[in-house]
Amino acid sequence: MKIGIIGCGNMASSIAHSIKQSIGAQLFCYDIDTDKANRFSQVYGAIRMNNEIETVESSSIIIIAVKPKDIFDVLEKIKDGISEKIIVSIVAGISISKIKEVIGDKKIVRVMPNINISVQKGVMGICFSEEVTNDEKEKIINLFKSMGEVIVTYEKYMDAITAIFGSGPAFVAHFIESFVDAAVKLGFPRQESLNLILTLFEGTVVNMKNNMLTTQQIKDMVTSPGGTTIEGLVEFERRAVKGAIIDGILKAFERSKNIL
Ligand SMILES: NC(=O)C1=CN([C@@H]2O[C@H](COP(=O)(O)OP(=O)(O)OC[C@H]3O[C@@H](n4cnc5c(N)ncnc54)[C@H](O)[C@@H]3O)[C@@H](O)[C@H]2O)C=CC1
Ligand SMILES: O=C(O)[C@@H]1CCC=N1
Repeated sequence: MKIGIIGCGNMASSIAHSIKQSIGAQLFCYDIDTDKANRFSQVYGAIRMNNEIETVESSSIIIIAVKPKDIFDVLEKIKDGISEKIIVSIVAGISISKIKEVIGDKKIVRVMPNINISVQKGVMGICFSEEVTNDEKEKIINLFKSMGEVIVTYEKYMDAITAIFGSGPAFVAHFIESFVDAAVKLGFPRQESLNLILTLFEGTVVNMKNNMLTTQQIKDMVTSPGGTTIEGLVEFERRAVKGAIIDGILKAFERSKNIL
């Protein structure tokens, strides 16, 4: 499989790392920033191309991994070389119909991954334009399945997937950070606390998954009547922590709907 990547930033690196670990496809890459392209090429064994159109010509699947403000420049440059090739956009908030306005009725796939694909633990939404055949859909789904869990969905759900799963790792990191700050406030060193708190999060997740526990069951098992945990939970409720988290995710959702 020949995969071209346009834009060699954070997400492209996560994708390339995962592809290298799992399926070992031949990679071609281009970035407007030559230093970034060179580094990417060295780290992931990708062949560096001189421009966007060369990248398209060398590949059968082309992943566009630039920021939303840059995608239309890229599409303008590649539109005449696409033909029957598959364009995969991971760009947040840019719909298939917006992409078609520039390149026409081509085979287009929208994927909303998250950075956890670099450790094969991504959760990603995928939707297709009607030009993509069933065989091609299967090929793309299998490619991304090697990076984590795939939700094949309708495009109308992509903004929600962006807010929950695309942005999710940053939100989770923010919660982890609040635990670490609390540990530091209580006199523990930051690095050691971070490692232990990562085990706390991981342990809770593995416990819930292995024993099929709900969040309520975990809370019931931990919260002794008149004990310490209920003091913390009551304070979280008083400060509407859950409401603030939901509102934060809804803000990300609104932004995904109106990114440009
Ligand atoms: N970072 C994340 O966690 C996620 C990001 N996304 C989406 O992925 C896309 C990329 O995000 P990041 O990797 O975080 O951004 P980034 O800023 O790390 O990478 C973007 C790269 O595109 C390059 N670039 C800009 N214009 C270009 C052009 N005309 N031709 C070639 N390269 C060009 C930049 O030099 C840069 O290296 C964004 O559209 C974002 O919405 C989607 C899911 C998660
Ligand atoms: O913050 C962003 O816009 C991108 C999309 C999802 C994660 N990062």
